[in-house]
Amino acid sequence: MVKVTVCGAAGGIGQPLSLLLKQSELITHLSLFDIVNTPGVAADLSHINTKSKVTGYVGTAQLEEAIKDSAVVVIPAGVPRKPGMTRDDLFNINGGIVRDLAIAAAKFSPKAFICVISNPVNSTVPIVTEVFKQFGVYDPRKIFGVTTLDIVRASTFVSELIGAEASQLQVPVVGGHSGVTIIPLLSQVVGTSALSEDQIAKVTHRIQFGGDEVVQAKNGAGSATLSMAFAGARFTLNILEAAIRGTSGVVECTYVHLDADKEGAKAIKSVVGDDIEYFSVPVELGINGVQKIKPLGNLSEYEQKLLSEATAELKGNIVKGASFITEGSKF
Ligand SMILES: NC(=O)c1ccc[n+]([C@@H]2O[C@H](COP(=O)([O-])OP(=O)(O)OC[C@H]3O[C@@H](n4cnc5c(N)ncnc54)[C@H](O)[C@@H]3O)[C@@H](O)[C@H]2O)c1
Ligand SMILES: O=C(O)C[C@H](O)C(=O)O
Repeated sequence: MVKVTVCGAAGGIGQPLSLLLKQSELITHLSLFDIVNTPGVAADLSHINTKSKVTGYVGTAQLEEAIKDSAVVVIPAGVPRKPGMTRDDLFNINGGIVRDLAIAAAKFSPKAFICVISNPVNSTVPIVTEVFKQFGVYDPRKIFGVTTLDIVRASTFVSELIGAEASQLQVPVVGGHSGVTIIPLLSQVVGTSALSEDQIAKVTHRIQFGGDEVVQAKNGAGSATLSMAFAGARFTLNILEAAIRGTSGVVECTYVHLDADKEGAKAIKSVVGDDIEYFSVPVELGINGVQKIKPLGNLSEYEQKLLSEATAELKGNIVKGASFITEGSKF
């Protein structure tokens, strides 16, 4: 049985993400959890003639049944931004939501891969880590911040500039998932050497603040949902591809605790500093999640500057998330 649970499944991301996951032959049970509307979403999706059984659960009383024995728990639950807000402004409300879902996952699905979409990702991932530590079930190879949308955006925006096929263009994006903590490594992309410094700076800024573009265009009706569902499905299916089907060489940039591969992390820390605990890095996925953290590769002078601008904010976000648990509730 391969059960995938989506927490926040009735939401703007949750519904299209569940639709995309329903198309996968790798999933046998799609479990949809939310505090509202999941019976309807589940009934609707269950009529699609693909492999997985679909079940819907609504409200905290049904969370155990929803989440137990999952291979993957995907978390797009929580509140999205409105114009003028930062992702960090969502911390108080989303931090509590992610904490409670992490507690349920630690109790009822301690071996699951946890894919965190809820913002602020830089802080919500440390929240999940600290909850799993308190329950004695922590495995850093299995907890991921989903930063795939940054990579998807980078491929789209850069391909528009250099005339490449967007779906084929791999652009590594490392660091975190908010503004200046998002670091696209454009110097590693074939075809970008023809771009001027100004073009590089402008497209870098567009990738870093791509989320704001959508928030402003939606004008109070939320943030990216459809592109995030696409990115979240790609990431979830890549995890399953490596873990269930045993496909080797699946690489994604994702935000992880660097303890997930201490050996691989040495090369990362030599570039970003010893005191950074979490970073979005190129990860080779395997049957246990993170198999190998790959090096960042060569950084241009401009990318070094972006890195130094990112680290202070990222460290603050990490401490804020971790201490929400370590200095807050004990379970
Ligand atoms: N990682 C990324 O790249 C990325 C991209 C886009 C959005 N996001 C984040 O994803 C989150 C969700 O965005 P959205 O647009 O889908 O929001 P939304 O409001 O449309 O949907 C969120 C859903 O979560 C549900 N929910 C609230 N509390 C819950 C709980 N305790 N348990 C289960 N479900 C709960 C709500 O009922 C709702 O259905 C936001 O925090 C947003 O910032 C992250
Ligand atoms: O911008 C947001 O708040 C949502 C998401 O993190 C995004 O990058 O689109």
